Amino acid sequence: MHLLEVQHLHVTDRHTGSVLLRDSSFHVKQGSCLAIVGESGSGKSVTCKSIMRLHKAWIRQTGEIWFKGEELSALPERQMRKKRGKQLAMILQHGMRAFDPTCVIGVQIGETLKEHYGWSRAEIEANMSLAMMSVRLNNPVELMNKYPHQLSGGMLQRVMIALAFVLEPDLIIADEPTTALDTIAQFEVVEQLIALRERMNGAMILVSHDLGIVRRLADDIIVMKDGEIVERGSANVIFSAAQHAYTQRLVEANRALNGHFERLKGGGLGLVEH
Ligand SMILES: Nc1ncnc2c1ncn2[C@@H]1O[C@H](COP(=O)(O)OP(=O)(O)OP(=O)(O)O)[C@@H](O)[C@H]1O
Repeated sequence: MHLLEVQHLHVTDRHTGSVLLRDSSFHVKQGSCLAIVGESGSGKSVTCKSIMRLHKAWIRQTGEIWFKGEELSALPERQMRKKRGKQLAMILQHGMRAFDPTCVIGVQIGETLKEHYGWSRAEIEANMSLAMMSVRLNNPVELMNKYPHQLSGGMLQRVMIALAFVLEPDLIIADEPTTALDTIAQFEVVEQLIALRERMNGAMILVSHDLGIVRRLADDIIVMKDGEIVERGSANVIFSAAQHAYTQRLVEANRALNGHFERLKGGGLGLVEH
């Protein structure tokens, strides 16, 4: 039995009748990382939201989502809420949107940890401080007293990763966790995601446009186009011998982009200084 088994997931917009996801089936093995790649609008985020059951009221999803032997679609919302955070955690593209702007970080984290562990304030502070230090957020107590807008995007991502360290979910869904960050922050967040996986031995679904990051983290890959999975396989096979023309183009475009950056770094493009 796999940790997560998605069967015939089909998602439609009730307002327009349009199909956002067409008969999607895939699984995530215990302890592994599945990357979902594909062009903008191909259905990657819709897939993640379906697993978390976080769609807006007008979005309809059908199919089965088995998680640790339990069918999530059949669970009452109250039980599903208990699973979010503790067993299924999401790290979003924009850290800012994950936090309530009117509330300091520490209070929000405290509420989550209290709900799942029933910890006292001192226990929350001690555990969270350790986790924040391990993702190189120094002065954790000071940071927990700040509002989300007082931290950078990279710092907020690392707060979410630190929270995942503490909650130790069985599955982390990281939806474009580095897209909104500058290069240095991207590098740091990827390093911390790798550390998180090693430490918790849990599984991860990674959505990313950046095939460099996918190559570093993923064991398996699914490739999406227009709401459908068009290719799937181990990361090694996808990167070395993609079958679908779309995947070949994606890998090739990424290779070309990397080559371009390498030449820029080496001055090979003959940039002229003025
Ligand atoms: N709440 C919603 N209501 C209606 N349509 C939606 C909603 N969310 C997403 N869609 C549509 O579903 C399709 C898939 O969107 P999705 O956000 O999953 O794409 P994506 O692959 O994650 O793209 P990106 O890489 O740009 O994040 C798009 O056509 C999008 O417009």
